[in-house]
Amino acid sequence: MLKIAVPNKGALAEAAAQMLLEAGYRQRRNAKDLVSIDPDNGVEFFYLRPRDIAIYVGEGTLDAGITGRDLLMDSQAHATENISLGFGASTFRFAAPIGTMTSIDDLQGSRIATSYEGIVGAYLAERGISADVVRLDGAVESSVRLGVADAIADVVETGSTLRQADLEVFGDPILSSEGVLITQKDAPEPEGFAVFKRRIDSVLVARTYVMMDYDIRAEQVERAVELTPGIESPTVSPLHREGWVAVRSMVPRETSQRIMDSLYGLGARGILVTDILSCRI
Ligand SMILES: Nc1ncnc2c1ncn2[C@@H]1O[C@H](COP(=O)(O)OP(=O)(O)OP(=O)(O)O)[C@@H](O)[C@H]1O
Ligand SMILES: O=P(O)(O)OC[C@H]1O[C@H](OP(=O)(O)OP(=O)(O)O)[C@H](O)[C@@H]1O
Ligand SMILES: [Mg+2]
Repeated sequence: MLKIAVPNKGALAEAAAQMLLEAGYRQRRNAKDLVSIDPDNGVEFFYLRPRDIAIYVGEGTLDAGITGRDLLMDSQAHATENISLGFGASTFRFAAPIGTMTSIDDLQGSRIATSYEGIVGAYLAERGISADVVRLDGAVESSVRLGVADAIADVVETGSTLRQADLEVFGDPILSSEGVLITQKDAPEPEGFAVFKRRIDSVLVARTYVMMDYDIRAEQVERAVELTPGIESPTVSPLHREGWVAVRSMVPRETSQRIMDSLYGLGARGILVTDILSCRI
């Protein structure tokens, strides 16, 4: 049975479970469950701390897992990113009290608090900056005010925690993170993983695209399908009304309203957009 690690709590847990549900997998009923088995699909899910997931996958005790790119990098585990999952986006940045630091050179000789020692250590070493890295478990933003650090390196999503602590970011972002599906590095693909990956890919496509249907005069169809080329090729069918055709095509959700405006301008009518529940491309 394919063994998959899923975040048990934290910022990635809910979105990961939702994605697995949409991919047709049974998920745990109780937030305290450690394991759940989906015998019909041949998958066993292990609910683990997201920080630990890369370790299990890197060791090969679990076949694949969902975690954050930052946590994967920090772990230095023998695991690799397979697909970006489009949720749990964040940046990882240095921050210091407002007006005190403007570039990473200001970190020379300072104390930097973080929960991500691996990332920060590697980043500083690459740039020849020597600083004391103070490892904290969380609420890192309070460390400067409380006197154990001069700067921090932490996950920033909205920036509201930094503002609360009178800190500001400086320097380039250390990295951009999001939820990722990981597998063991340099290892053969686990049995059954291809189907699992295809299902996750399908959820991403179903979320990114919508189905668009419209009617248009035959002489305008070439211009219309330039706006809606689809993934393979749009379906064009004859209509009972002479001189008109019906077109069906997948379009990116994000630009669908603009595409509808342009199609309407070309004379298309009966333009309908529907969600894609599931797919295999
Ligand atoms: N607002 C956020 N706060 C923390 N982590 C976030 C946020 N948005 C996305 N993430 C991502 O979630 C992962 C961290 O999850 P994790 O469960 O370890 O921390 P958490 O959500 O802070 O939970 P906890 O504080 O309970 O440990 C990282 O990959 C991080 O980039
Ligand atoms: O930019 P923001 O939207 O404010 O989000 C980022 C903050 O949220 C997380 O903390 P969390 O609430 O998980 O607490 P923790 O530090 O104890 O993990 C993270 O560690 C940052 O502190
Ligand atoms: Mg946290």
